[in-house]
Amino acid sequence: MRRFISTFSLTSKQWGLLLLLPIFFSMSISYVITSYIVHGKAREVGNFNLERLEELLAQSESINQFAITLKEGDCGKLSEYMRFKPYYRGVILFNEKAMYCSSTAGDIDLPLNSLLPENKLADSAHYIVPETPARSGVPAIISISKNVETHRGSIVVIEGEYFVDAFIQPEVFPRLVSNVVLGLHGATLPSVPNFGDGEIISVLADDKEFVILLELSREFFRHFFWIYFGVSLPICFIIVLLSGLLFLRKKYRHSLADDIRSGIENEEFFLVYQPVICAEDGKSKGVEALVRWQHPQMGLVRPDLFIPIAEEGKLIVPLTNYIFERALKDFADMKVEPGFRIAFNVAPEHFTQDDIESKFIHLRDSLERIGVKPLIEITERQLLTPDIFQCIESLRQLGILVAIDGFGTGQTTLSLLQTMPLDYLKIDKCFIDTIGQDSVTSHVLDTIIELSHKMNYVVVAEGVETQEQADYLTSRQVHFLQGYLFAKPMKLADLKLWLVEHFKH
Ligand SMILES: Nc1nc2c(ncn2[C@@H]2O[C@H](COP(=O)(O)O[C@H]3[C@@H](O)[C@H](n4cnc5c(=O)[nH]c(N)nc54)O[C@@H]3COP(=O)(O)O)[C@@H](O)[C@H]2O)c(=O)[nH]1
Repeated sequence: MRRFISTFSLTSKQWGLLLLLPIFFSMSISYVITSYIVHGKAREVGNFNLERLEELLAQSESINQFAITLKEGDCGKLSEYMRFKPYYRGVILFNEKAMYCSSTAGDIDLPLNSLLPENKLADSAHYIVPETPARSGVPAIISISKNVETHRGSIVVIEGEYFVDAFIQPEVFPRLVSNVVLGLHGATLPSVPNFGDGEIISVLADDKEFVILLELSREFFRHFFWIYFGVSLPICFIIVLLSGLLFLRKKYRHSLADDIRSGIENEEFFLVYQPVICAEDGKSKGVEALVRWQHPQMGLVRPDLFIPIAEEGKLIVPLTNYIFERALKDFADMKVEPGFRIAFNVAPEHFTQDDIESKFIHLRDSLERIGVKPLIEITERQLLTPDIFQCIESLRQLGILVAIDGFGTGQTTLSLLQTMPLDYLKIDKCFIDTIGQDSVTSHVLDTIIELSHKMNYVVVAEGVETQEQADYLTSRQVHFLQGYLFAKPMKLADLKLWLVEHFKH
């Protein structure tokens, strides 16, 4: 993870954006989800209550059916009939002259326009009226039925306020709806709606007659908004952070690839050399060339950071060619023991160049002039294909030594090793680290060494840090040792001094 994070550095603005974006997304998502849920719930409540109203109106129809059949002197029967009908304020009977019977007041004599303009009594319809003769100032829903032949009719009065007050809402806290208004033909119930500043949604009955207006409670919205915000924030935070980091990492890798390209042109790369020691006599028989990058802004950049980017960005070939040239320059005036070897790390991709043979002949001949033999360490991060095997074989025929580097960590299997044309096998540090431990991997080390001997490979152990490791490897006839126990990778000037010192003994 540290390595991942260290592959880019963010400005405080970018970090700020990475932290603010999840909050913004989470708030937007929570707002949309809460709105969706609150609206859905409010519609559910509205529809449910419209259905209740429809039922009341359907019952009104049957009350009207009963009432319309009563004779003018049967007012008492009407009171009896309406006794156990709780949602209804009462029923009024009328003829062409007046309203003459009320289920609550008995015989009455009220003008026909006591509830509505007279002509409206001609319709069989529903209305909201601001008051009734029985309860002045208290609105009601009325349902009219009239026999056009006899001119007699009945009006069922439904308790309007009771209906709205008993408006059923889900058992939630806080309440979903802070205000409810029933509307019909321009009249409302209550007569003067008392809406606050909450959002109002309308739910229309299926027959488009009644409409219910619901004012959503702000508390309910806030309550669920903060719940969704609490849940979505960590998720948004993780998603935005990861995608932001991946985006920036990609951008960074792109710009780093550009920097590698210009770094090669500006000769920002240089080599350090780590001696390789012969296990038998303790003498240095060569060095491994390891690239370093002095980036103009970032300072010294580690190869395990930029090599994979160079490999991804198809820059490893020009970089390796640059390294060869750089080593030739470094060693041009060096005096070394005959047969001294310089090992280079070469990615399999390098062998895809058209003029690969002439490039290696040039390297071989230039080094041979100063008594040095090149050794190519093939890094096995990528799969070694049969084509690459072919190239390895051609290299060996040119007299160039070939090693497989970091054996056991990449894609090369033990069985593949049996068919591979090789001179050296370099055992990875992770196997050397197991020396002295009774682990499964420590047995793998012995197997690799045994197999290498059988295949007549020269065995090199890398990452040797302790005398115990060196002794163990020497006892197992490992030919060459490389590691901090002997020397760390060093700049050319230090190597020159080290070699002088080393060969004195
Ligand atoms: N294609 C190329 N790859 C290259 C080149 N130069 C380096 N590399 C690859 O980068 C990786 C890291 O390399 P580096 O940081 O240089 O580390 C090397 C040694 O310093 C380190 N080492 C050697 N001895 C010890 C030790 O005793 N302890 C310890 N902790 N580290 C040690 O090991 C690295 C050598 O690795 P290898 O090449 O596998 O022998 C690394 O994968 C390099 O291959 C390049 O020019 N081209």
